[in-house]
Amino acid sequence: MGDEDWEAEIIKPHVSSYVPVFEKDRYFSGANGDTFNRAPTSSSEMDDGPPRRDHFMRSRFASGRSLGNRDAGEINKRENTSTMGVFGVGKGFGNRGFSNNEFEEGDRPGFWREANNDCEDNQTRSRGFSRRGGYQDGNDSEASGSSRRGGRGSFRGRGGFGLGSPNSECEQDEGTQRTSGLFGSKRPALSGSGNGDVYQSRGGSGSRRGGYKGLNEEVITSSGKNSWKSEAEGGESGDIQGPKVTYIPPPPPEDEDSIFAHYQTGINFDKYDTILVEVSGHDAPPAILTFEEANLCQTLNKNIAKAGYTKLTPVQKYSIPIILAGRDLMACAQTGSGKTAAFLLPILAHMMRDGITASRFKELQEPECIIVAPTRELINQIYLEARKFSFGTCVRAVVIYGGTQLGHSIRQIVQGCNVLCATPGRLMDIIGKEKIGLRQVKYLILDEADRMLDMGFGPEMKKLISCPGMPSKEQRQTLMFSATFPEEIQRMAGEFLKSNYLFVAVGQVGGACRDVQQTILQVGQYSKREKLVEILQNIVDERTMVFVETKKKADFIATFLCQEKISTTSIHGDREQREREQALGDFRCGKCPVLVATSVAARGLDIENVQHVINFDLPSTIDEYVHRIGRTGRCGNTGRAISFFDPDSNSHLAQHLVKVLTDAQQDVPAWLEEIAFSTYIPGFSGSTRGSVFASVDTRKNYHGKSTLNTAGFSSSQTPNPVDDESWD
Ligand SMILES: Nc1ncnc2c1ncn2[C@@H]1O[C@H](COP(=O)(O)OP(=O)(O)OP(=O)(O)O)[C@@H](O)[C@H]1O
Repeated sequence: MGDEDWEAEIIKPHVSSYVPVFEKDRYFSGANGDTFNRAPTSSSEMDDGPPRRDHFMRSRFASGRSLGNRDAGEINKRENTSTMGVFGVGKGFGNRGFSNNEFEEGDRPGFWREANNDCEDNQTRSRGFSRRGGYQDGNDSEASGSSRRGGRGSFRGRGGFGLGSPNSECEQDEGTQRTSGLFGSKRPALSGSGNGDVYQSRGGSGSRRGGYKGLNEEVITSSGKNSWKSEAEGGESGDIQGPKVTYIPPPPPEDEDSIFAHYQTGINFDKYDTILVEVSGHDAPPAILTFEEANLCQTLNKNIAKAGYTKLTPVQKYSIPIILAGRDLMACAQTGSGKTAAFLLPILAHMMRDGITASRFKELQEPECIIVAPTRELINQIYLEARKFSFGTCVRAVVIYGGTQLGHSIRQIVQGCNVLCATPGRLMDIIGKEKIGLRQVKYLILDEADRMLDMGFGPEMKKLISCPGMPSKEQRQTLMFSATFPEEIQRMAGEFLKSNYLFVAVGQVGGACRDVQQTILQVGQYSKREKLVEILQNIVDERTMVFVETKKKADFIATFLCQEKISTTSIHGDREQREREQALGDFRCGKCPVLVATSVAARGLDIENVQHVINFDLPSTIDEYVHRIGRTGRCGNTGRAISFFDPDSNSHLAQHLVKVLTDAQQDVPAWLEEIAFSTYIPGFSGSTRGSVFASVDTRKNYHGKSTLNTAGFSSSQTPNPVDDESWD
């Protein structure tokens, strides 16, 4: 297939693909290169037919020759009448694996020029027809308990779903279509697919999906354009068009052991003390050295101890007293260094001290705290942390995010809501439905704040702060956290923060975590897969995240690795929420030690024991690189990141990489330096988007003193008052 074909492919109705859990011994035991082919369904099938059951059905796994495009299409037609998905199994695709021309590897170079416009932030599909109906085992969480491993990684996402019980997500009371859950698990069905199967993933062009907005949470309109429509404006809520999303995420485990499960800090945890910290702004309160100094209430202290925290990380030492003092804060600290607790603990302390108002079953809930984050999995993780630290208190945390049934979100909220953790789209929907009032909001937290304020989510955030009832910035406390803070984003943040906000920089702003050993390999486009397999075969079962640039490629590479007998799953924005959570669960519990991901998984996810990150494709910005490699080497543990650098497409990153590597005291390959030199841009400051590596607060006059955070004394107090006028 040539380039033109790829273009055509991109604007075709979306054909989603699904990468299941592949367990090598179960699915690859045979010879002959048999394939498992899930045939596509046409968009008309979706539009015209009754709700589609997009299940893997054991009974459909006819053994035999695999389906070519034509065969698949024919079966599809037949299936249209019965509204079932089709799964042919048999020989035929061998290593080529993908039919329907979409993933056809071919010998032609065209393949690897997969258009970037299928990446997370460039949606072209109609949300209406792209939403995959049915196919939900939804509330199978109870079954999941047994499949979860002990320890933190096992439950911090919603891992280990049970398979296939019909579930309540199809509740009729919400007026939702009953679209799924009737045919049991799709996954076990795979084991019946015969030997040596290669799974071919086709979601069908009519696949319906949950709303998804912005870079990682995009909403797709029927006009095929990106849209910032809220879900209420025709999205998931189904007010205007499209079927409703019916997925109800399983509740997280309630037992104390699960709530407080955690992984161990690593050998480099104490080295955090040697990182330079800079605080800028006026009258910063002194840092604290111990949890005791924070003077938190007894229950919080108990929860901190149960969570296994004995020592503060630098960002916590500085941020906690600042937040306790009621100051606005922008904090930048390396990935995996405890930013979540840095904001949760003092806010919960405030709420405990001041008392809370939410009462159960009030129609309109008025949370005191709103936390927003860019991805569903991340906000869920933050929620679990909030639930952990507020355990045994009267503070109730609630999480709501896209891709799940709106009615479910509302039900969670009306039961009482003090801390609302939300993705922006769902938050705006719920506000639009008047289930959430903003009058009581005292704390607004933007995690991954640079992402929340960039072109993707920025408009939504602006809408949020100008919503009726939302206290002005003078009346609320606003906190922003991230590992990266480009200068232009810092400037924009001024709109959200009081002018006297404090800025905490732990280490180099935008710098990579030093506990991650970074290796950059020069690998051409066409050698990447071979190299990937070589690496993965060497590291055997160590948990590895493989980042690729597009959703299609995520499925392609995941399927390819499965063919190579490497148990792999995938996460990206074209997968249904249930699939995403299952993928994450399978990865967390080690069932699938390899997770192929787009940038949807680049930020914030805290997964135990991720030893490797492989950038199969480098991201387009250095910030994204820093976040991606930060999925390993967390909390003092060490990790490795290997990145494939293709000089043909990545040269623009060479300078940035040299800087990141140097700052993190990593070896810089000579060839990379040469490329960086040959592409040298005068005035380079480290960013594709302007100057990323703001070593200080961008407010020019707020240069602070750097301090080693071990001393625990307050760092820079700006000696001279400055004019803040540019911030008002
Ligand atoms: N003081 C502490 N002692 C022990 N463990 C901690 C401490 N603070 C945080 N952790 C743990 O460290 C891990 C990383 O924390 P967290 O996810 O908050 O990092 P982060 O800085 O937000 O990372 P990212 O930039 O990737 O979002 C978590 O498992 C968390 O529970």
